[in-house]
Amino acid sequence: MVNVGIIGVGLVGSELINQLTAQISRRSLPLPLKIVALANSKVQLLSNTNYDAIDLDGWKKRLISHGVSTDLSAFTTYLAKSPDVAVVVDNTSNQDVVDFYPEFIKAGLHIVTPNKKAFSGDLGFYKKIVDLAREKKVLIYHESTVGAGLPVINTLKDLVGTGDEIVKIEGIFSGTLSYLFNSFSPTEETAGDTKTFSDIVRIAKENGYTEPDPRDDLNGVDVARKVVILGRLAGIDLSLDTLPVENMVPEPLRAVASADEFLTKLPDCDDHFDQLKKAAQNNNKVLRYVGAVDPVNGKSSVSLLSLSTSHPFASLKGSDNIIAFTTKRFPNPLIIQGAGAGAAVTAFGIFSDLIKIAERTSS
Ligand SMILES: NC(=O)C1=CN([C@@H]2O[C@H](COP(=O)(O)OP(=O)(O)OC[C@H]3O[C@@H](n4cnc5c(N)ncnc54)[C@H](OP(=O)(O)O)[C@@H]3O)[C@@H](O)[C@H]2O)C=CC1
Ligand SMILES: N[C@@H](CC=O)C(=O)O
Repeated sequence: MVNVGIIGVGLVGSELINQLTAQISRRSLPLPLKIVALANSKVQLLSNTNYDAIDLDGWKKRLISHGVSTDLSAFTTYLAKSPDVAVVVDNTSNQDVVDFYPEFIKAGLHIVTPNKKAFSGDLGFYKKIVDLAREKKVLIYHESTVGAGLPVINTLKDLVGTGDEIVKIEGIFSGTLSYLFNSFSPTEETAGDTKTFSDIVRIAKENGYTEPDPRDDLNGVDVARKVVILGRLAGIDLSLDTLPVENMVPEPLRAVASADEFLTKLPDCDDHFDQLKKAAQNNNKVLRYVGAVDPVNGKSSVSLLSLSTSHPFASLKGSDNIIAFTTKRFPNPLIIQGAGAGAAVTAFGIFSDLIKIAERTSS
């Protein structure tokens, strides 16, 4: 049995609970998992001292009516006393929760998360949690940090772990920006499609592709985090401070106070993006936002490129990501492609990490 504590029950966290509940009610889980703790930024709900599963019917109301103030120390202590294997799932994008990872690990709690911050932030912190996890024999799985549920991290770990040499990892790593440019700058003009850049950003947010604050997509930081995560797994000490990243947020909107204000003002910049699109079109090209991990030449980067319409990255659909691993064993790249954002596929990645932990800790 694996006892699960979930921190963050927003878009992705709620979908994870839905997927878990559905599999539990179908009795289709490969190994038993149960949710014994839930938290959002304000309140948390811990089950009893028998670690019975929280009744997930109407959990949102119960979290509010029976929850007590969120206290990550109490959350950790509760899970650490569990007689079974215990896992913390961090479904936030919050740095304070990340700062708590060393405490989770010291308490013997495994971690599953789609939150990119621990793996792309301060390099010393990243190395500290990796070393601590090894020492404490704690598993940290974060498949959904790159490509949502696509098997990107697992594939890279397998390539590196079996001694392959990474020559380059290149791709479209953002579901939001894939959707945005596939719609705004298509390979063939869609007759009658007159959506503006700002309209498409709004739809991407409504579809659940964007970060909680969509500026983190448009300024390139979300893709930069993914490039840093993959680079570190490939053995290079990338850092957000030194990676060249093309920020697409127009200068006048960089200082606005809130995400809402940013979205309200974005239509003012539609002409700017129209000009970029037309300049590409005049050369028979399309705009695509591309990330590259380049261990050989030391030229990792994140940039908006004009690509020929025959380029494999030009013909993606919807919110698809494409990740191409060029390695010594795969000189013709090993390619992973599919939906790279949205609650359903992200929760799938988290859920499958949970199942892997259940399998790897079952005796
Ligand atoms: N959307 C996607 O396609 C993908 C998302 N991700 C990642 O998934 C994560 C979650 O995204 P999403 O569900 O959209 O985010 P939401 O903003 O919808 O939800 C975040 C949740 O975290 C809670 N939270 C925030 N701070 C704290 C805190 N200090 N302590 C406890 N709980 C806290 C929030 O609580 P409250 O409601 O009280 O504020 C909320 O429940 C992010 O890291 C994102 O980058 C990764 C891959 C794909
Ligand atoms: N905002 C991100 C979500 C997944 O990481 C994206 O659009 O890819």
